[in-house]
Amino acid sequence: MASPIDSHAPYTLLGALLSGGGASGGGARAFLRDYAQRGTNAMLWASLLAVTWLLVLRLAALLRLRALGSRLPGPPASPLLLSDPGLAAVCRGAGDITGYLSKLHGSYGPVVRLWLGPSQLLVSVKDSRIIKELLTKAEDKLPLTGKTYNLACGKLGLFISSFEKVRSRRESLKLFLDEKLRVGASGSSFKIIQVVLDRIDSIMARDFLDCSSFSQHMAFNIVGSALFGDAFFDWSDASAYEELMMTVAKDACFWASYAVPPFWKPDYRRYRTLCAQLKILTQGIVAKSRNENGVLNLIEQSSCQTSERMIKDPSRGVSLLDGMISSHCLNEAAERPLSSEEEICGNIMGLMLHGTSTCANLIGNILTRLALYPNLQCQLHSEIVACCSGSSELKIDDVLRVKFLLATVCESARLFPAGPLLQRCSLQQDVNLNSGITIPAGAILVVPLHLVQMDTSTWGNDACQFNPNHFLKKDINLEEIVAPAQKSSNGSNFFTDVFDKKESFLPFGSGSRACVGQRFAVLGIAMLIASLLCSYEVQPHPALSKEMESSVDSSSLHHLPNPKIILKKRSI
Ligand code: HEM
Repeated sequence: MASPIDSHAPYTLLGALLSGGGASGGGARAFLRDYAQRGTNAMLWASLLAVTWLLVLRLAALLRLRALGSRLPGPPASPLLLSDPGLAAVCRGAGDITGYLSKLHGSYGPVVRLWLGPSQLLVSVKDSRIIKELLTKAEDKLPLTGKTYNLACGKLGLFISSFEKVRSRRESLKLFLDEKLRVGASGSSFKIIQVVLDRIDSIMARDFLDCSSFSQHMAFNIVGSALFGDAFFDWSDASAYEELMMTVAKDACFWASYAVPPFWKPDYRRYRTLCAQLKILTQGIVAKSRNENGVLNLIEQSSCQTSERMIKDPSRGVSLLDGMISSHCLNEAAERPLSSEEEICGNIMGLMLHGTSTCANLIGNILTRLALYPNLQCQLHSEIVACCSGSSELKIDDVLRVKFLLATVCESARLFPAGPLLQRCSLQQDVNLNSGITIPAGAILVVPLHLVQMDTSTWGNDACQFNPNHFLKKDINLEEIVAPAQKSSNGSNFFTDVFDKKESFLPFGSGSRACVGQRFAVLGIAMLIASLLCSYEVQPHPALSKEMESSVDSSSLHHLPNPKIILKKRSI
């Protein structure tokens, strides 16, 4: 007869333990085996159900994407629902995506959808009013963008995909850059030029400069000196850092595009080593900047009050670290802990990468124009001298008075944005536009900048021509572009606006993820060009000037061979 224990034994662990050893020892072992088997089965079933559930969700999302996407105007998808055959051909031939999108917008209107694959939808928007709404409502960046920065810089609180995760860091940085411009730029611009020229002298041929390397040096120094303060100027690793950073930037997107990091590839492992070296160098300049700006103790105390005083009294050696930490304290001390060292370092690397490459592009465009058009240079020089006469060094207010210079910077940015497409997405929510259009969550949203910024209906028949007067006509508020938070010292409004073209001027993006460095970049670069023109004349290398004149038009400048320029000292 079965004992009371035996009757409980099956399938309960307690029963098995109570049954003990002896005659029932074999039974207990069998029970444990059985128990383990059942447990494993249960786990396998649970995993299977979870995977099935995830697949069902994924399939539902896919069907939803296809259903909503198909309602948008665009060319028919290929029969196998694979990528758009036209776009695939353009990409294979490394063709002109802007040209292809232009044709599609001509046929389908201001909003066009394209299938990049069964689960990848691209939506291109050309109408400036829809763009403004879209860039405000679609708050996230593409996951690939975030992945690219993560790969190159490690952990970051800027440039990553989710808006929620970058929001507070954006605010901190904005506060810091505004403060930096108010106090720092005037003093440092001459110094930047001197440092750059000294460095260039030592590494390049004496008689001419390579325009893009020169622009890169300038950009690197503007951004570096803003982030690290004076400690940056005598940093012995600066040249190595610049070179390494540009190498890392060049391949970041390629390696980030792998779904699984290709550890088995030696080139990838080499790339990771370069990223690690860049990080070590960044830590070096961060430490140097802290020591020399005398903020180490203040940071270690993490005192919000002290940091707040510092940002209000920036003469006390402000660097990005102070700014980030102090404004971070101001904004969200109650909510979150301070940024980790790793994140501060990642943010700084991200800013150096982004700021240097974008500013270099813009400076290079301006210098090319100066070299090509002596009249432009003459007019700029005389306006700068007239507005700044009497003062030994330039101030932000002086530069704000040189309208033609600001217009030249903006016009260069309009014609040659840093990239052809502005990219966004909304990861979780559909984007419902006022016009009734719904763009499904997860779609890749792009704005083809050339089409918007060279649209003749907005910019006039000479939209493709370089003409700073585009920004001096009374239909664009230049002041809002360069100094939204700042009126001139006499309180006047330089650029009266009747109809604002700002919505069609997007080199710095717009809306929730707009460039935080817009004002800093425009004013910083204007200061730099003004300082340069005060002391030097920019001339094209004689051997190249003919070739360049014949090949330059606005739409082809990006394909120009890198022009060689000469800086000739002005006789005062
Ligand atoms: C000519 C120079 C520059 C250009 C053309 C430029 C362009 C851009 C563009 C197109 C975006 C994306 C905007 C969007 O999605 O709507 C962006 C974002 C950003 N830029 Fe710039 N930028 C420049 C310089 C700078 C500088 C000097 C800094 C700071 C030192 C900076 C900091 C940022 C930040 C923090 C973001 C946003 C990151 C985020 O939301 O995650 N930029 N920039």
